[in-house]
Amino acid sequence: MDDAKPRHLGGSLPVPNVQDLAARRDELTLTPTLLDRYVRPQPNTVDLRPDAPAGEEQEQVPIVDLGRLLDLAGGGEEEAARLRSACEKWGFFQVVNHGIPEETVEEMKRNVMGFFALPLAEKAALAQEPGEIEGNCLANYSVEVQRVAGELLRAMAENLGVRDHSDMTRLAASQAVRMNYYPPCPEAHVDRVLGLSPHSDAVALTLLLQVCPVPGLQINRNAGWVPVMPLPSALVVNVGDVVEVLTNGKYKSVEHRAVDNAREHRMSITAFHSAKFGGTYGPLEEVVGDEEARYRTINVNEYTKLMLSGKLDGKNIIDAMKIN
Ligand SMILES: O=C(O)CCC(=O)C(=O)O
Ligand SMILES: [Fe+2]
Repeated sequence: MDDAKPRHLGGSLPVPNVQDLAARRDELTLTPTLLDRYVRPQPNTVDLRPDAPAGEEQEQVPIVDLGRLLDLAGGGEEEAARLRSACEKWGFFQVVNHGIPEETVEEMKRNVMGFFALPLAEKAALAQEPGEIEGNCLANYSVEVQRVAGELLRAMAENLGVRDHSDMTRLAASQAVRMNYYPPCPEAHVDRVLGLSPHSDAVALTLLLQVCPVPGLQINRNAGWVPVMPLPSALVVNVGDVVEVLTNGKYKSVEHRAVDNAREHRMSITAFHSAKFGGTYGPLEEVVGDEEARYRTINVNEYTKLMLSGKLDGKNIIDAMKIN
């Protein structure tokens, strides 16, 4: 199998550095052309759960305890049911007791905060050397997160009745890590600015660390937006488009977005997991069973091209994968 990364797959478009723009806003003339890219015509929906009966509390994203999930003798089954329900009904959950040493998480947070505090030129110089945030810190963190992704995919395989667990665990074979920085957004604009537009993740499984206690991540649910409250060392996990395809839509890849805060900046670290090049993505026979396959089967290289050629726009990739 040819699992080398093919060339000419595509990449990201260069855009102005938003952190720099925000820092220099007093000296810049914020012309409509400059703002147009960021300010939307409609205010961000603040109605978080339009269908909630009066007085009912906001629903919270489910929490899965990984230690318990892996403990077959003590509570594993109950936790597996929680995981199944989170994947089927939410597409999102927070994973706690994941076994990543606290010091690894805290060091990663410190380094990311330190990185974004650097002057623009120094950041640009560092960013050209992937994996080089303060020695082994990123390497330690990414290995641990990849392990957690693999363990969750194995538990999902078990839940789905997929006998060969590697049909699912191979979806954590490759990993890309991205650091997100959201500067504070002036009060006058904050209702019309999004840190990240609504999108679903085109990869298989995303594990995200909210670096700051400032909320910002919201998920689309029942036609409203539910905030994902930062828990100090939890990882936010979401089912990506690829898992939706493999499970023939049983597990949904849910749209989410990031809103800005008027006073505080916010940072997050996203680890995206996918299969290696060379294989295919398509609904798993054991999951499809007697139903019809609702998604196409495509090789990973073609899929990656599709992913990199689209912009962040709702669920455009998954729509392209659907069989009508
Ligand atoms: O920063 C966040 O909370 C969301 C990040 C995200 O959705 C992404 O990087 O795909
Ligand atoms: Fe995302």
